[in-house]
Amino acid sequence: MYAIDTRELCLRYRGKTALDRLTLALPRGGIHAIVGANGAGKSSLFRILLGFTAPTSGSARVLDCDSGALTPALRGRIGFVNEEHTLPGWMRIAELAAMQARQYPRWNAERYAQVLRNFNVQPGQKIAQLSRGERAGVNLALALAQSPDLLILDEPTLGLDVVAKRAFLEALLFITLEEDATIVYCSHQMEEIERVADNLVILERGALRHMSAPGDFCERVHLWVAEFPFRVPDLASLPGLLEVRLIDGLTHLMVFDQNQDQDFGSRLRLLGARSVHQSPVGLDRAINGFLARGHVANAPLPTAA
Ligand SMILES: Nc1ncnc2c1ncn2[C@@H]1O[C@H](COP(=O)(O)OP(=O)(O)OP(=O)(O)O)[C@@H](O)[C@H]1O
Repeated sequence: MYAIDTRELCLRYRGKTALDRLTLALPRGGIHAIVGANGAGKSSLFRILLGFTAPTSGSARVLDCDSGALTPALRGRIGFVNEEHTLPGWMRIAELAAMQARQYPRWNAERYAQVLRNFNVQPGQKIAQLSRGERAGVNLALALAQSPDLLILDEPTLGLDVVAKRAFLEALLFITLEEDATIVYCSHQMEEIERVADNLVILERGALRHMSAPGDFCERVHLWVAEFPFRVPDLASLPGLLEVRLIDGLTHLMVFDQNQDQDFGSRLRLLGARSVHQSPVGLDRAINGFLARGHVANAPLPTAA
């Protein structure tokens, strides 16, 4: 059984395509990171999965149920945290917990307290008195204590400072959830993705561009540094090219799937490079390079299924 299973999912808003035949199957368990440039369709996907929006066509199943037919019981098994962290300001933290405990049959009070220990908050404090980072922490504690089968975190650390971000991630990483609980984590912060993700999903213009373990993705992206003694030739037609930068007279080329042998280096030499060398790329640079490629007008995306 999949936590999330979409087939040919389309969402169009008055002529604008947010999701374009998205087929995405996320197995149960682990942390799946969804990344994509602004407008890639991440929030649209979550709106459909949570049953807030109906797809234009195609299907979306969540925990083996059509997302348009989620019962209150199933909804209770899905946790959702986004960047807004809206909570009733007049309520005290302890009152909020008591209210949630009545609503969620699998409420885990011990876990709620454990997550809150990462944040400097007192049970008697009113929500309105909390900082943004503390509210994010309370929101995370509420979602985790609900013992969700599926927890969707949509940019949960947006607008938080470094300290609050770290507290949030550590609270998430050090908590033990039920076996098979699935977390979907969406963020533009690549260093967060690097820390949390078991599985990396890249969306581009509403479609799936890549899915693999983050390390496997990284191994397919390489940086070639070439020295062209005369003019830098036209490099646009090189296979798998993601990004070209000129730094201190050297040409840095980030490429996808050109690491197997020295073919790419030979091509660079044929184009006039005096020296070439290759080095690995960190996950954040690799993802950013991959996403930037998709934004070159009309450029074909590298195939990376
Ligand atoms: N209510 C709406 N009406 C019209 N177009 C919309 C609406 N909501 C989203 N869109 C469009 O759908 C596309 C996908 O938007 P979505 O918010 O899902 O992207 P996203 O990946 O979550 O972006 P971000 O990273 O910026 O939050 C965008 O092109 C956006 O302009």
